[in-house]
Amino acid sequence: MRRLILLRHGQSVWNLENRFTGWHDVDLSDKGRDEATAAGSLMRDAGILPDAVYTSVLTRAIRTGFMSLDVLERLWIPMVKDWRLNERHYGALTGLDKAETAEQYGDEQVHVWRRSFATPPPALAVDDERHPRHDPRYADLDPSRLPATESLKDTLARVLPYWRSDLVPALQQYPTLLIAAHGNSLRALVKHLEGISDEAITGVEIATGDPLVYELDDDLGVSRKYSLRAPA
Ligand SMILES: O=C(O)[C@@H](CO)OP(=O)(O)O
Repeated sequence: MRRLILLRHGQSVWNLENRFTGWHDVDLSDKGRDEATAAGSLMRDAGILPDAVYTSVLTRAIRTGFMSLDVLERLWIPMVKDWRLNERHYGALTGLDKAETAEQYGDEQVHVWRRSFATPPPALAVDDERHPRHDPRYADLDPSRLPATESLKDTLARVLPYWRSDLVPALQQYPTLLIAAHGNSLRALVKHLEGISDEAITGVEIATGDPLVYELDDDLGVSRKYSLRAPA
């Protein structure tokens, strides 16, 4: 049996401040750090010990993976960081207050931007300092691959090739694989793993700091799924 643990990072400072975050690199809040440590304790108590961790290139996910492994005394396992596990890019909404934006554009429009499958938020201009072309961590990437905004569908379109090219081989190598990532990059993975429809995925939420365990058969089909914070 293979095991995949999906872990959304603990609360970030911008989650706390209710701001659209996306690819902005904000760190964990104090509560988020506690959640990351608690996630490690949940894995330890369940006897579920990751053999490798894959994460994004954003501090809140990297630190969540690191802090949970620290509890497990497994800081020594391989850690792979890849931009394709980043949060969905929030485009021109990045940094805005979610409640103020809802006042300005209406709850319905903001809900479409946040949770519709295929409608992306307004895009960033290339010369906007928030555009990833200005961020040195993406300097080695072909600029045409860098998003100026993303819907969940766009996020899936970068997560899925990475699943096939890197995560599936990693699962074949490591019996228990931890993915420490983000609400929407994980929703994209969950959609694929569970075969959730474009409509139904709009209602799926992933809690911060709650390790979701997927037991996978040899063909990587899901045989069982459970949350470590609230086991069924
Ligand atoms: O701001 C974000 O990047 C995400 C996750 O925190 O928010 P949302 O709930 O709108 O997907």
